[in-house]
Amino acid sequence: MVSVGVIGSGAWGTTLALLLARKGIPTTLWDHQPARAQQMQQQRENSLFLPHFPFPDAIQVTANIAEAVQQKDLVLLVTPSQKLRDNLRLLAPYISPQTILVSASKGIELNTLQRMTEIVAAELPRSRGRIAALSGPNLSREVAEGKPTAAVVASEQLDIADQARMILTGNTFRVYTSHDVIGVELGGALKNIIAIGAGVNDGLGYGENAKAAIITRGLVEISRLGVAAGAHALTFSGLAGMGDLVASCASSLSRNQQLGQRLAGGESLSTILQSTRSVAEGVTTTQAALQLAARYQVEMPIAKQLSLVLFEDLNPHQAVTELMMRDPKGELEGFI
Ligand SMILES: NC(=O)c1ccc[n+]([C@@H]2O[C@H](COP(=O)([O-])OP(=O)(O)OC[C@H]3O[C@@H](n4cnc5c(N)ncnc54)[C@H](O)[C@@H]3O)[C@@H](O)[C@H]2O)c1
Ligand SMILES: O=P(O)(O)OC[C@H](O)CO
Repeated sequence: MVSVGVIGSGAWGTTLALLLARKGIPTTLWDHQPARAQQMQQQRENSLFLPHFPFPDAIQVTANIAEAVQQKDLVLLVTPSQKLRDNLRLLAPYISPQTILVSASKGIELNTLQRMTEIVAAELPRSRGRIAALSGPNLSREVAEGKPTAAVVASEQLDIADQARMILTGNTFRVYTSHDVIGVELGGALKNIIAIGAGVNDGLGYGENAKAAIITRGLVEISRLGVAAGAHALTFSGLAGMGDLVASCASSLSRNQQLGQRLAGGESLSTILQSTRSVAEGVTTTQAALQLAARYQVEMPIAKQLSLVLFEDLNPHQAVTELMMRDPKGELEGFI
C-alpha cells in the first residue's frame, strides 16, 4: 500500500486527502499552524475550509512537516502559490529523492515568474525527474461531494505522470496524463485571471453573450502566452485549458469568480482580501502574467484591463468599454 503526504490543508489539499483516504490510502495532511492541525485531528473535519466532510480514519493531520513527507511514495503540494517556496525549504531536509512530488497549486510566483514545478525543481534538485503538476476543472466542493470529475497530471517523465495517475484516480476522479507540464500549469494558473473577469461581467449584469466572449477571448490570451512560453497549443483545448476555464468562469463556487463579482459591486481589492481566508490566485497571477507577456511580447488585453481594475481602481464599466473600443482586428490575427 502506498502512502501520501499533503502539504497545505485548504479546501483543495483537504479534498485531495479525502479522495485518497476514501480509497484507503494512508494520508498525512499538513497544516502550517499547529493549533489548526490539532483542531482538525480532533474534530475529524476541516471546519474552516471544507466543513461537513468527515475525515476517514486513513487521514492523520499534523503540523510536523517531517512526519508529512518522510517515507511517502507521493507528496502533494497544495499551498497558495506564493507560499510554496518557503514550505519547500521547510520540507527539504526530510524528503527522499524517491518520493514523487505533485504540485496541485495554480499560480505563478511573483518576481521570479516561475511555475510551481520550476520552483520545486529549483528548491529540491535531487527530486528532478520525479515532479508533476495536477490541474483541471476541479472545484473542491464538487470533488469532495463525489461528483464525477476529470483532471490531468503532467510530467516530463510519463512514467511519473502514470504513477501519480494511478495513486490519484478514483471512481469519481478520472485522471488523464500529459507530458506538457508548461501548458497544464499555465492553463491552471491563467484561467484564474479570466475567472475574475467573468465574475466582474456577472456582477455588472452584462449577461451571457459578454461572458462567452470573455471566455473565448480569454482562452486566446491564455494560449498565446502559453505557446510563447513553450506549451503545446492543444493543451489549452483540454481539461487544464478550456475545461478549467469554463468551470471557473461559470461557477459561483470559484473564489476568483466571486472576487470579480465583488469588484463589480464596488468593493476595493484590499477590502475583499481582508474579508476572506481563501486564496484567489488570479490576483497575483494577473501581475505575474503581464510581466511574462512583456517578456514574450504577447498581448493580453483582458488581463491588462483587469490589472487596472484590481490595482489602479479603474471602474469596471470603463474597463469593459476600453476592451470594446480596441482597434478592430481579425479574429485569428495573432491567435497563437
Ligand atoms: N479550492 C479549489 O477548488 C482548488 C482546486 C484546484 C486547485 N486549487 C489550488 O490549490 C491551492 C491551494 O488552494 P486551496 O483552495 O486549497 O486553499 P484555501 O483558499 O482553501 O486555503 C488557503 C490555505 O492556505 C494555507 N496557508 C496560508 N498561508 C500559508 C503558508 N504560509 N504556508 C502554508 N499554508 C498556508 C491556509 O492555512 C489554508 O489552508 C491554490 O493554488 C489553488 O488555486 C484550489
Ligand atoms: O475557487 P477557484 O477560483 O480558486 O478555482 C478552483 C479550481 O481551480 C477550479 O478548477
